[in-house]
Amino acid sequence: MSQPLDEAGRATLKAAGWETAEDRDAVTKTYGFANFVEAFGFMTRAALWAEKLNHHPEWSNVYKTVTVTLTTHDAGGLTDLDARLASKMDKLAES
Ligand SMILES: C[C@H](O)[C@H](O)[C@H]1CNC2=NC(N)=NC(=O)C2=N1
Repeated sequence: MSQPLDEAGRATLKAAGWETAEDRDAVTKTYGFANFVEAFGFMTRAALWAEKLNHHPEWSNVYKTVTVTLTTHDAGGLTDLDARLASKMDKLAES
């Protein structure tokens, strides 16, 4: 069961470069990669983690960028699951 994300969790996301959506309780980040293969490789690895967490991103890919929005649809807003997936994605994008 997911828990609503507390202020500390929200601050951590902000510090990591995740921006708050204007129209709903969600966060967004655009990752830049060296090329399309790197971008798609990131998406492939992130997709496996999303399945493992049973928590899935809203995302799009244009050439070498990937834009990700995270929110918990079942909860109608940000939860600890979004924080976990965000942290995992940030690590995957670095490696
Ligand atoms: C039944 C299943 O657990 C739910 O539909 C999961 C799947 N992945 C999900 N992903 C996201 N981002 N939000 C959800 O509420 C959600 N719910």
